[in-house]
Amino acid sequence: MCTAATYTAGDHYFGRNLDLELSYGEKVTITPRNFPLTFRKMPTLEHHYALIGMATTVDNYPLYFDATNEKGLSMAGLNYPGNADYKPYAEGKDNVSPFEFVSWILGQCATLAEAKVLLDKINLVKIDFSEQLPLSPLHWLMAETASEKTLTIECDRDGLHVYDNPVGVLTNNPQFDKQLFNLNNYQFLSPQQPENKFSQDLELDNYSRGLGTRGLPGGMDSMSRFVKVAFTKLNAPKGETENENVGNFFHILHSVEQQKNLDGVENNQFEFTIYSSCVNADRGIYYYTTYDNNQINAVDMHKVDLDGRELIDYDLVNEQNINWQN
Ligand SMILES: C[C@H](CCC(=O)NCCS(=O)(=O)O)[C@H]1CC[C@H]2[C@@H]3CC[C@@H]4C[C@H](O)CC[C@]4(C)[C@H]3C[C@H](O)[C@]12C
Repeated sequence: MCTAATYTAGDHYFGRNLDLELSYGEKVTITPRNFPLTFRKMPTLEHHYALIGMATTVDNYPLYFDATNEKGLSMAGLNYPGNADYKPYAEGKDNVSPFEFVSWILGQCATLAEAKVLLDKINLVKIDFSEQLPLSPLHWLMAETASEKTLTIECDRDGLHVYDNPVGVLTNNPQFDKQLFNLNNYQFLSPQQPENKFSQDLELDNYSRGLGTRGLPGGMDSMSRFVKVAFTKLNAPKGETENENVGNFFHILHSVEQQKNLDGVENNQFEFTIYSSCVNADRGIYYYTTYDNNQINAVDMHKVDLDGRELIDYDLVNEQNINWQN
């Protein structure tokens, strides 16, 4: 499972938790403007916007889990098993495989409006990267820096759905419209102490702080995480400085962090939050924490030559770095 979110406080921030039981050897990866981005059924993009994000690189091809381009358009792919349904090749459409999707859009679009033009023509074609790396069932969150708007993109059995996402969060199943509908059930949540609407015939006491949040879901499951991260994000403070806002953003994502041993999957394994990312999409800085390293690490795309032709990647810093004070 995974969680992605956006947050605006002066600048625009975008990020995700990657929750899984294994690592794909992912690295923070910069694709400069002149690295040829190839596609199975579409022409190569010889020149394109530069990208920064988390990717596994196989045969010199960056497979992005989440990324942001130099114009601040961002995308994250999240698991969507049982619903994602990719299509056969379709004549007259832009046939893009899901593993190429992030690079295809972010390589060419600066805004959601531009992305929508490409999405109108797209066919998410079922072509595996390789036998070892078949397609995974994903859906996507997309955000821009021109506004606080976000989109959710899901390719179901009945076709492609592009939803306006008024919450700016995404988790996993079920379909996005159902996740959004489910928020109707949580109107009672409040950052303030409750008033007694139970009965006027009864005196009730606010015996603890935080009673307005009683009933906020805390499960690892994707519907619980959707509600929790939406509530946390929509009530998040907005700070004055970059450090404050990056901190605020990680607090939002870490509210739905999966601790080890709580979410069992097959073969006696457990899913956990491998990394959490936070991109300042206006400035092209990719911040991240990992399960084993709570310190915030950062890679700035503008500190490398974005006109280059070769991928540039950074190993994740996974060691806990404790700041000893004596
Ligand atoms: C698994 C992850 C989602 C986290 C999650 O939700 N885990 C729940 C597992 S469970 O459902 O609970 O069991 C997703 C998120 C992004 C994905 C990569 C995207 C690029 C590339 C696309 C290719 O087509 C296949 C290989 C590829 C490297 C992908 C591998 C994997 O699919 C990634 C890491």
